Amino acid sequence: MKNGDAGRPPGEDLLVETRGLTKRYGRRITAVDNLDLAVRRGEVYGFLGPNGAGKTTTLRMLLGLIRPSSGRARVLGERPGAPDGLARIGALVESPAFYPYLSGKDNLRVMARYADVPWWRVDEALMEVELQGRAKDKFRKYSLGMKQRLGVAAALLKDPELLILDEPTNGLDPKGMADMRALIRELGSGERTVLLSSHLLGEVEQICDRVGVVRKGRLVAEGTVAELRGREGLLVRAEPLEEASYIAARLEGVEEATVVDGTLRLVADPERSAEINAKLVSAGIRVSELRPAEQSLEEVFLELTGRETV
Ligand SMILES: Nc1ncnc2c1ncn2[C@@H]1O[C@H](COP(=O)(O)OP(=O)(O)OP(=O)(O)O)[C@@H](O)[C@H]1O
Repeated sequence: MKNGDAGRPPGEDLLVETRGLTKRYGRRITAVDNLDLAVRRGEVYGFLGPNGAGKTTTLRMLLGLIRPSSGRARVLGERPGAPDGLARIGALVESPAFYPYLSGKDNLRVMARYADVPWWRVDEALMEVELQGRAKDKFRKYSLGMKQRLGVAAALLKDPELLILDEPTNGLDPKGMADMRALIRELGSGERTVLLSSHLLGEVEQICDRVGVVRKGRLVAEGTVAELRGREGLLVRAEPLEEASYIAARLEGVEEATVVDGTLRLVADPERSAEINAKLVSAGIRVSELRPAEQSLEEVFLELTGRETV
């Protein structure tokens, strides 16, 4: 690779890049299998997969906590675990050990001192996770959601370019989950890049710009939520169905017409629905329903992950 002109090392617009990343445990377990991952600067990337798919193992490799069996990874242009890279990454992969009898703020002060972070970052990080009002309460009095937010604040102390969060809503109640989702959206809205893992589709669907779906250690799909959902379409209930299909297939703007389960599925721009309806009706077809039909991300996910439990 050649050096870039912008003063940044090459490849810096891909904050995370892996090639053939693999982690085996013994002969029988391949936790991560030939993974090619690319996380772009400024995006919120959702690493989505069922339990045991290899998400945590991947994140641990990216942080240099474990070594890959083969393949390579660059994080912020550095090899995983390199001090220069780590100084620009904040991570919440294992729950950090907080002192139960210290306040949230004092816990962060201790960490800031260890990490050689200026003291004023403690207040900023507390504000970012909206814990400033409870900063002086002892950690043990915090709800699970607050504890998790303090973990995020700890990851933010270095004001990192890249924030890596492993299942950040795990174990939280619905309100705690919603708060955490809102927080992640906020954290990822500016320059900062966020890589988060999740086994919950709804979660990545709501927060992420792009999603990588992992199954049994392999990346089975990658793209925006809209791309993963696939092409836009229309669902039509009409009589007689075969005739409707024949006519629809010949209409301008209809790419494909298929009869599925007693309905007609059209690959077409939903904005043309009124026009398609009018043409079918004028051809003598009785149309009882015509609406946009999107494959839900859940259907896509179940297809990709082989209908394992999520
Ligand atoms: N240290 C280890 N020794 C042996 N097998 C391991 C080890 N760590 C992980 N595995 C196995 O590797 C696979 C992937 O695990 P990993 O924890 O990365 O998955 P995950 O997608 O993060 O799932 P979860 O959300 O349940 O943590 C699993 O089958 C797991 O049992």
